[in-house]
Amino acid sequence: MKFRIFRSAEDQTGAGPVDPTETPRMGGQVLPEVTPSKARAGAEPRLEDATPVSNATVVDSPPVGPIKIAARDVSVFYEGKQALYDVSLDIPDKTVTALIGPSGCGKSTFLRTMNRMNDTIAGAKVTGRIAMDDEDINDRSIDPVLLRARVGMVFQRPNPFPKSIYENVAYGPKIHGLVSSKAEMDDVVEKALKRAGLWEEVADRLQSSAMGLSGGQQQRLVIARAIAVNPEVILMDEPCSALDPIATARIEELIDELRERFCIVIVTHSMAQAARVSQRTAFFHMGRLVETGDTEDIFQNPRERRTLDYITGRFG
Ligand SMILES: Nc1ncnc2c1ncn2[C@@H]1O[C@H](COP(=O)(O)OP(=O)(O)OP(=O)(O)O)[C@@H](O)[C@H]1O
Repeated sequence: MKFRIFRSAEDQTGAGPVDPTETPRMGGQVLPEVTPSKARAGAEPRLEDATPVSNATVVDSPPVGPIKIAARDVSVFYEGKQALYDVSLDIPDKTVTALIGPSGCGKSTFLRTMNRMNDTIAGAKVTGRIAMDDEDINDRSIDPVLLRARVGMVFQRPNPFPKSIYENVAYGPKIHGLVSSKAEMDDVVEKALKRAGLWEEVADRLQSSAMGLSGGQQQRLVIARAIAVNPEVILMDEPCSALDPIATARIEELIDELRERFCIVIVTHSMAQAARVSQRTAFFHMGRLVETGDTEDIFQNPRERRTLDYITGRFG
């Protein structure tokens, strides 16, 4: 029996659009139908076939190409309660890595370790090592404000400043002293809006309030704001969950374009979205990284039983 990942119960409630006629894509390519194991293609999936999960640190199926972020034995505690356990994960550059897993498994917590956003949560403690280009981001010499410009973040709900469209994009380059003239700023704003696929829609109203844009436009504006400071990494925490299917499709196209220039890590509840936009996938469960690998492999041939259960909608 064959089944498709985007039929999972996850997608009935998740952020991604569920279209029964939709064909899953990955990086513009059509994904074949999902089978629980290549070896068992055409046979009934048997959960007993999947390997049981050990509690050992997982760094498997290493990515090809340069690693942008290397996490080693990362644990996170909130008020002493452990939320993330010894996560080790290599995140390649110029690639979209999807973090998937059931609610509360630690996806957002792990995402926040990569730009030290957990530092802003009272009572949160991070242990282990996270290196970006071999540099420990938790080292005392690293300024978290500068780090967050290098590692931008896009949240679930679009959060533009209550200022003009122009000012939203110009804000970062201004506070980081990246431009020296008005003409240069105009150029930075235009380029960022173009890269975020928003320029055509707002070119004639740059001085209008960002709050007047639609939800999807606001999310692209927030992406433009992140891009304007020349980040190396863009973290996205369920960026489409507040958007309708058309706006979601637009953001997914944008993510596919942006990966040529940036390292992108996206948290998503939608299996279809993970399959469409990512090349690498990491599956988390109860604070642990269970399995990681190429997206196609994770969805077609998961090695761990819990991964299989999750991507086939047996739990979520
Ligand atoms: N600011 C916080 N203070 C205390 N506990 C937190 C905080 N943020 C997260 N947690 C706890 O850490 C665990 C992991 O939460 P996290 O939000 O990272 O999971 P998630 O997989 O992103 O969930 P969801 O998919 O529902 O967003 C949960 O038990 C959650 O309650």
